Amino acid sequence: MNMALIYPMFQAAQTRQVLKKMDPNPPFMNTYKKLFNTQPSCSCDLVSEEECELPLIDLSLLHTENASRCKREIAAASLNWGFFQVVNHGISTELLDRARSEQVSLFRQPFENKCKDFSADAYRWGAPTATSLHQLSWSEAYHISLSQSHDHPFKHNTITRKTIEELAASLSSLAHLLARVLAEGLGGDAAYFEDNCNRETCYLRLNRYPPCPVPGGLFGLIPHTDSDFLTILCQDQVGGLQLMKDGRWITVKPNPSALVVNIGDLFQAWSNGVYKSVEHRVISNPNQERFSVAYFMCPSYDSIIQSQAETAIYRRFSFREFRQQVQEDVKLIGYKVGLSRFLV
Ligand SMILES: O=C(O)CCC(=O)C(=O)O
Ligand SMILES: [Fe+2]
Repeated sequence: MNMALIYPMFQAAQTRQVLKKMDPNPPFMNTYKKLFNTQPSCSCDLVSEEECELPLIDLSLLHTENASRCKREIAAASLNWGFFQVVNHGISTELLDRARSEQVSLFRQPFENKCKDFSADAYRWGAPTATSLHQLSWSEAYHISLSQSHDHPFKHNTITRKTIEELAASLSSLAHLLARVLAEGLGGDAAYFEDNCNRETCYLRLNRYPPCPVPGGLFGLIPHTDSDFLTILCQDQVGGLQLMKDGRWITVKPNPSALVVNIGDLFQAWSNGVYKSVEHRVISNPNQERFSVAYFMCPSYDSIIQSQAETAIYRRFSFREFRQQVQEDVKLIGYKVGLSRFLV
């Protein structure tokens, strides 16, 4: 006998259960119940006074007589802001749109399906070690190693390896182009990046920031610097990315035709502090979900990061050492200390 025909209440409960099963959102509220009960709202200061447009670099100028000016602008933005945006970057809109729509379907699946890929190397959400609301990131992500030896992380999913590979290949060319320009700007050895970073050593991260119902909001991603040479970010229209400039948080105005580039810790060390790895964060949105894709240009674990300057600020270290130190700090003290651990 169909109980739902007789008992409307039973039907409502069944419907609720089915809806819950189809819910794409991670169970933030339930999992962090204790934190929400003890802290009525986040003490994190989410306010940013200003919205800014990042320095905008037109990369098509690299093929004109204005190439040197364009290169100088890239170096200047990396020194003054640690962030800039690029247009005419050579990555087709068709590819970016396709990747976005596959990313959206991937994340729109029921949470239960995404959990099948749950591991530090694939699907992740929230913050496993959060003991306070300001350590919680209201987001979920697929972290994808581009090494061929890794299993495809989407065993249970719809996004195609083809799209991931195409996107990674295009972003890799762009990252190498930018790294060359930045190395030349310092009079450094541009071949270093060809020798140490290849597509096997880099990562892609697909991010989704679900709408956040917590009054006053939370971090979508807690403040951090990136542990790589440089990051290329493709964000949607929703906005929420903020960066630290002159001691204040500034909101980055989304630009649909631009990709955002930021300097990571390794470039700061390699450039002896000339290019800045700037703290950034994402602020949750109460009503809209947000998507972004980040490409992290990393070297192989054995690569040595060392500045060519006469008086180096940082001691030489391998990427393996850097990562291990970051992981150890996060585990033992709850946050990343980063480059200051490697000062001479
Ligand atoms: O989603 C964003 O805007 C920023 C992502 C980010 O900072 C990261 O993945 O490291
Ligand atoms: Fe980041």
